[in-house]
Amino acid sequence: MNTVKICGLKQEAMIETAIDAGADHVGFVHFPKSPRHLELARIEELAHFVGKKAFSWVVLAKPSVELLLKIAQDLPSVAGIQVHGALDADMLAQVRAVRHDLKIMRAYSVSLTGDLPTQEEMRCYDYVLFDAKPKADDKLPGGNGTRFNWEIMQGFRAPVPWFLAGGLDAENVQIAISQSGAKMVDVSSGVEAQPGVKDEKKVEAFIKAARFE
Ligand SMILES: O=C(O)c1ccccc1NCC(=O)[C@H](O)[C@H](O)COP(=O)(O)O
Repeated sequence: MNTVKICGLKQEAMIETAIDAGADHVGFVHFPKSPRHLELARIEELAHFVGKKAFSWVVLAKPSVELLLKIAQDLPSVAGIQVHGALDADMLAQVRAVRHDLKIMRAYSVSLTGDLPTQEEMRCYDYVLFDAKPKADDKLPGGNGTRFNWEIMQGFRAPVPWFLAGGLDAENVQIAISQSGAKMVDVSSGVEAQPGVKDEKKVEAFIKAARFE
């Protein structure tokens, strides 16, 4: 069964819909310019609500070390941090020293094979995720509903689990899986009625389509 992550959730009812439909991972965005932004206290509340039923991620862009450490210290229900943008080894070591079990997922923006990281680089993280490069007028570093050429992932091997993301929806996710070879997929925009507002039927349809093998 493929693994599914639903990103940008904001309310308990929609989290329940996603988990009941089979979502394995859920993501909560902390990025003030995003229509999916949540304060950290609310993210802890939602991650606590999720409990062991799914894997809860906080999604950040270019975070400071202070923000990473605050999450590691104050959000015990969160299982991982997904970071869009570079992270240096020292930052990672500081976070892991505070909470060794907190998983770190690095999100890469890609369009060509040459954008894919080396095996050595990926080994620094617990998970990696591949999303499309934002367009010049996009206001967000991720979650823009833009897809990339999934064929660049053909034959790709990673030393850690990897998610395919970017512009996925219930209609295209099976094609994306077969063209990329992904076993783990992530969606946000493709299950929304409008930016920041998830649609129950789209969430259920996506999970059903993505899990089908
Ligand atoms: O969703 C946001 O608003 C966001 C803001 C800042 C950094 C990352 C953000 N989202 C990442 C994701 O939602 C997903 O991991 C993924 O890239 C899905 O994107 P899409 O299905 O194309 O919306």
